[in-house]
Amino acid sequence: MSLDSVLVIGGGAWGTALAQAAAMAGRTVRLVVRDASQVDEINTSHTNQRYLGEQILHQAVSASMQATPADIIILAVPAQSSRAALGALNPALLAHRPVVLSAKGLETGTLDRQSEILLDMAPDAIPYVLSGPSFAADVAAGRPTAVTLAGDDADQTSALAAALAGPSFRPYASDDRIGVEIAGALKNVYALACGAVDGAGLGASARSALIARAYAEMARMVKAMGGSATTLTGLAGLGDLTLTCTSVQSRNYQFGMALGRGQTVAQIIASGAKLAEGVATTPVADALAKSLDVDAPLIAAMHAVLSGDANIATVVAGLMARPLKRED
Ligand SMILES: NC(=O)C1=CN([C@@H]2O[C@H](COP(=O)(O)OP(=O)(O)OC[C@H]3O[C@@H](n4cnc5c(N)ncnc54)[C@H](OP(=O)(O)O)[C@@H]3O)[C@@H](O)[C@H]2O)C=CC1
Ligand SMILES: O=C(CO)COP(=O)(O)O
Repeated sequence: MSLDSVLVIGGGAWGTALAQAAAMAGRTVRLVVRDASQVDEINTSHTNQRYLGEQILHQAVSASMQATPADIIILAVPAQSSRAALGALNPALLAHRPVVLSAKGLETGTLDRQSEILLDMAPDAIPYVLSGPSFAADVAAGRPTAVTLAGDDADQTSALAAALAGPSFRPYASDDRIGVEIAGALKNVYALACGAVDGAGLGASARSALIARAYAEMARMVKAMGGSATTLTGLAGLGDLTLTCTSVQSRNYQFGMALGRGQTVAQIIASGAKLAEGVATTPVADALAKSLDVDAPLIAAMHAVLSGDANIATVVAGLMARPLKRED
């Protein structure tokens, strides 16, 4: 199967960065955006100022408002918009095509992972999940980045990874779609929590304890959902967890910091906060944990803070007062 052309759905920070990475890998890329002036800007100035500032985009990236046939489809809209974005596409574009899912989140209401949404909307599509420590600005600027690309067929996944790999973008192939998706979604919940710990001034020791216990919790969730805990030792797990839990560049971490400083969710959103996927994913993750009978006190605590049922001090006191146990 030819893997020359790429269609990226979603001209935000991540869609544009992935378009840039694919172009640097030698692919011809069409970026589908919703705004005519954004089409003009990308095609004439080769920038996407709103999402990537002054970053110059590769000549092989062009934009349009219409989706056109391509060998590889990359979906790069927020997790809660994936179903609508897929629904707006001609199903023939997706049938028997590799569709790379790059959103990191679980769907409100259905509790679906991104690949479950895809298979619901386009049962003939071939799902792949891309995740890992990768800020859009870094990828677009050509700074070295490594990610995980998970798919069901090992040979086809390796071929797709090779088609997307460039001098500064290195996808590692995996066969654990579930583990990669859960890791990508949950790290945003923990990034909110780490931001909150830092915003509340609880100290670097608390934040590191949180990251370590988050890793253990994430492993329980991945295993309960049928993924492999080993996946978490890699880029999509440890790599992205540490990146987003320790970097002010992360929008989820920033949102958490504002919570830790005492702002409410409504106040943070009203102040113009950027997309923080963990806010929508946290209640979904809590519901999933409860339905699977997984012990997930950190997700539950974050849910309580986001819903306004508890403040940071109360949930931290509750976590510290849990019965002592052996480390697992
Ligand atoms: N930014 C990053 O560093 C990374 C982001 N991700 C993930 O990528 C996903 C997208 O994030 P990101 O690009 O940063 O978000 P942004 O907020 O930067 O951009 C979102 C984009 O999605 C578009 N969009 C929203 N709804 C729809 C829809 N229904 N149909 C078509 N397009 C739509 C928006 O269009 P419009 O501009 O017209 O509103 C916008 O272009 C998230 O799940 C995030 O976790 C993953 C790794 C890195
Ligand atoms: O997923 C990301 C980096 O890997 C981006 O994180 P934020 O969405 O928190 O900015």
